[in-house]
Amino acid sequence: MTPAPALEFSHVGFSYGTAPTLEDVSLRVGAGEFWALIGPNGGGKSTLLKLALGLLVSDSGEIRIFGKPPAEARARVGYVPQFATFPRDFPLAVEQVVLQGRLDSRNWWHPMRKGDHAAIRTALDRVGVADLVARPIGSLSGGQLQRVMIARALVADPTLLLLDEPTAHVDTDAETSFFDLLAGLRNSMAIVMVSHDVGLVSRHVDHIACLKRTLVWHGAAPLTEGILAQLYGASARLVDHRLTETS
Ligand SMILES: Nc1ncnc2c1ncn2[C@@H]1O[C@H](COP(=O)(O)OP(=O)(O)OP(=O)(O)O)[C@@H](O)[C@H]1O
Repeated sequence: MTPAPALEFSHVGFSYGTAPTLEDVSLRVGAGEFWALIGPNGGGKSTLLKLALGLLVSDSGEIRIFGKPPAEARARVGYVPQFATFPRDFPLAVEQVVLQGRLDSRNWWHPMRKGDHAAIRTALDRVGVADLVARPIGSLSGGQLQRVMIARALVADPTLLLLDEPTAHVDTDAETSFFDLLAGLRNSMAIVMVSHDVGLVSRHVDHIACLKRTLVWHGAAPLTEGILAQLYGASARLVDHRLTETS
């Protein structure tokens, strides 16, 4: 029997109010595939991830994660949110932040249980920052924090990893090692990553989906400038590895 896709949207529609945010979105992400989800601000990328996580419920169409509705598949999905930041004096250590990925119904301040320490250590090891385990979360650099947030998503052993703009606040070197990290993970899970850096993701992912309320295009990377113009308007072009607007 063919295995169920990691993520499948079939003719999905969603609206926060009266105007549609997503319309007739159909997408199929196979197990072990690495996808980037790109599109203009407000195009619906974060909304699509929230639907996949079961945090929002679609108005029409069907969403399946490994063949199940999102609410039933939650344990198989790891999520790295957009813009994770902590004040310098935030009173949690890295270990406690990663623990949140295992809590589900347990609250933030629940004491560690058997197996938690080992699982946290393994997740931090996978992303190369095991030495940070006892550090206050607010003392980390942007790149270190990004890895810790991925460890938090990995600690429950997901088979689908969703990331919302994970490279927004890191420098070019950190971006490169970040993609090396994801390349190492993709043997064991499907990855869908929201990004605004079209050139960068084009070089690293194997599929791209372009979202602007509906799916304007999806297919194998890299993207052509014609598709970019359709997505962002005629003024969009690729320069170096960044998408820029020309005036
Ligand atoms: N909770 C909400 N209530 C009402 N409208 C919302 C809500 N969240 C998002 N929207 C609207 O839905 C649309 C899609 O937003 P979404 O955050 O999914 O876009 P995005 O593609 O992730 O944008 P960006 O690239 O700017 O992060 C936008 O018009 C946004 O203002």
